[in-house]
Amino acid sequence: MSAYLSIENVGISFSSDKGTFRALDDVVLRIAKGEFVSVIGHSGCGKSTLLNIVAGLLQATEGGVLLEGREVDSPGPDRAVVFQNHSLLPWLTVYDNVRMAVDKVLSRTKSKAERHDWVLHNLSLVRMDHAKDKKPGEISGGMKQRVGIARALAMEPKVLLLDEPFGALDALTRAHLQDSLMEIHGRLGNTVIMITHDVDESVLLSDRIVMMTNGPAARIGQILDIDLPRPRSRVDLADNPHFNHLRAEVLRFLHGHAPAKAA
Ligand SMILES: Nc1ncnc2c1ncn2[C@@H]1O[C@H](COP(=O)(O)OP(=O)(O)OP(=O)(O)O)[C@@H](O)[C@H]1O
Repeated sequence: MSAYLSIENVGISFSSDKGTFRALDDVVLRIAKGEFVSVIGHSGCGKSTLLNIVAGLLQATEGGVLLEGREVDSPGPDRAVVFQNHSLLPWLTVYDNVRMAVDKVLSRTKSKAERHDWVLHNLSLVRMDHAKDKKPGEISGGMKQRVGIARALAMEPKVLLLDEPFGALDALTRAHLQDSLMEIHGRLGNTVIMITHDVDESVLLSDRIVMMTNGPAARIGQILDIDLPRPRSRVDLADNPHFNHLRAEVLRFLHGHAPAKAA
């Protein structure tokens, strides 16, 4: 069976006046439909670079990415990206931020009334329908991130690409959004690649954790299967020995690949 999303022997080098920097080398990853994959690794190892190649925002120097057998060579609505720093348009309301994306992607397949309902539905998925008329400047960071996720989900992407989506949030908001994302993934079965620095987050949410070696020329060092049954509860998992074993595996990998200066 061929993979839904294949990252095939991806390497990338950046050229500058100081020379060539080899960021990624021979990255191979095949992801099934509906799978939730996290990518973890030390700062600067190339996680965002990898996500940007899948998003079509960067071109691999070697190898490539296939989605349902078709090569990805530019950004497209089949791959929605949510960045750490929400990218809402400040002059539009919450509703209009989502509506704009929906109009762009779904105007051929949904009527005006259907698009309206669809925006409200997606805002309710992240529990933001009550704030639909607010501007980004009037809501908290966590709420903005929710709207960013609603906007991505509303585009019905084949793949959701999350680049440290909760990185800038306080611990409680973060936990809350992780639970929402887990519930949405459980309900909709999205295919997700999420970059994170948070070991607990990666174990809680993922089907597999991809652990990257340090750059230059970073590669996949190890892939860990997270075979914890779903639905998962953070409270129940807190003293689950298998959860703690998986968590320790990731910590061991990261410790074993500590950047030279920090070791
Ligand atoms: N356009 C570019 N030109 C030159 N070097 C780049 C470019 N983009 C990224 N790099 C380098 O490639 C490496 C990987 O960067 P990347 O942002 O992908 O790392 P990361 O793992 O996402 O880091 P972090 O966890 O800190 O966000 C870094 O050494 C970075 O300096």
